[in-house]
Amino acid sequence: MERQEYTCSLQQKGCGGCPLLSLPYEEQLRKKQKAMKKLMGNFGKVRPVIGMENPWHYRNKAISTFAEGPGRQLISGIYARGSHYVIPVKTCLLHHPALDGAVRAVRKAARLCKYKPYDEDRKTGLIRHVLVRHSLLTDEVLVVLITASPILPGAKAFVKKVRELCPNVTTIVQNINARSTSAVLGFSEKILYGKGYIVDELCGIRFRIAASSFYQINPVQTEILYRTAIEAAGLDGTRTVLDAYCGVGTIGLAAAPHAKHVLGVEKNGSAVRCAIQNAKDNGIQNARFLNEDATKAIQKMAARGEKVDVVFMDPPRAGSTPEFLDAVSRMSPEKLVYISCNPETQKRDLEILKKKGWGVRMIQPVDLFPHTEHIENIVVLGRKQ
Ligand SMILES: C[S@@+](CC[C@H](N)C(=O)[O-])C[C@H]1O[C@@H](n2cnc3c(N)ncnc32)[C@H](O)[C@@H]1O
Repeated sequence: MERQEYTCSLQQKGCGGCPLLSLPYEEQLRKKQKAMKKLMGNFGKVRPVIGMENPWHYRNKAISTFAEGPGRQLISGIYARGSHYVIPVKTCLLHHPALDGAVRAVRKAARLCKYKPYDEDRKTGLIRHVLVRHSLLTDEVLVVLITASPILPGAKAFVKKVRELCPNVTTIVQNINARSTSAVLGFSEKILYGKGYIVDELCGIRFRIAASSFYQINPVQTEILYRTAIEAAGLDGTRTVLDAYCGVGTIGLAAAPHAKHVLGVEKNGSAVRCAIQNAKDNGIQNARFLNEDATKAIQKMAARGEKVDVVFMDPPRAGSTPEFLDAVSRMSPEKLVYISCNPETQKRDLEILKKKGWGVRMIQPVDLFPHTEHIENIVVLGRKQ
């Protein structure tokens, strides 16, 4: 049920996280529908956006940045729009409450350990951000403490305190990011406690989620997204599937029970290792994963004359590449299911595909990001007769 509350004190302090918050949710959906029709209408009918039944506290991931507050006390929160000023955040209307509880525990433990916040301008201090991820399946939380240098004094006491204050934190990872960058995570990490990952479930398949692996932030709507995309692919157990830009294998593994064989391609090595493990954990034997750039991998497949029946592609916000789109067209699958979190770049890629003889069969937006301007979109393409 929708809650009759359209204001947030954080927004008044400069948080830019929910630009649509002042609109009732039904109106947000109408606005997104109109924008999608304007953007995609030339390709065909845009189906009604699939909205969320309860569009609050849907996020399974949060990032909180450390700073010095009044009285030089350690605080954490979100950067105000366009600045390095940190607005303290205690609770957020989008976060699952378990995330706010875990961040609160980390903040308290960090204060007790006398950790200094990293200062972006002066390049002093130790702790930069905390990233937390929650599993709806198990209620477990993964904590990732991002530090500017590898030495974390009193790490054992820190872990003990966080666990004491928030027992559903089942694993704690230290990620080291010494670079001058807006990217949150650095390249090296140490597990301070637990297994280094949590387990969640989507479409009946269990997934390991580690610190750096891509995992959709709205699990309720992601199930709807994947089920809609897989159903639209019309898999009947005899088709071979390519899952390009596969992350930890979510779409491919959810499709595997309906396919003859699945090949996932992903350039992030740790996500591929998770995907392989996810297949094993779920007893899925008809899926394999390749750690390679998607464009290079598909170009090689096309050059070898390999064929697949259905291609799922779910590239990052920048979209795919002309070379990928050319190679996928040469492979001539029956169906191409293009999932995107950035319909603008998706549209650019659809124009290319159209010139290569593809026709749009379905356009289905799914609202994965209530109260924001963002939307996820599924486009199903087939070869023109
Ligand atoms: C939008 S995510 C989709 C992941 C997955 N399909 C899901 O739903 O969880 C995009 C994925 O593409 C990967 N990626 C980015 N550029 C890539 C490239 N050039 N080749 C292969 N994978 C890439 C990212 O690491 C990320 O896992």
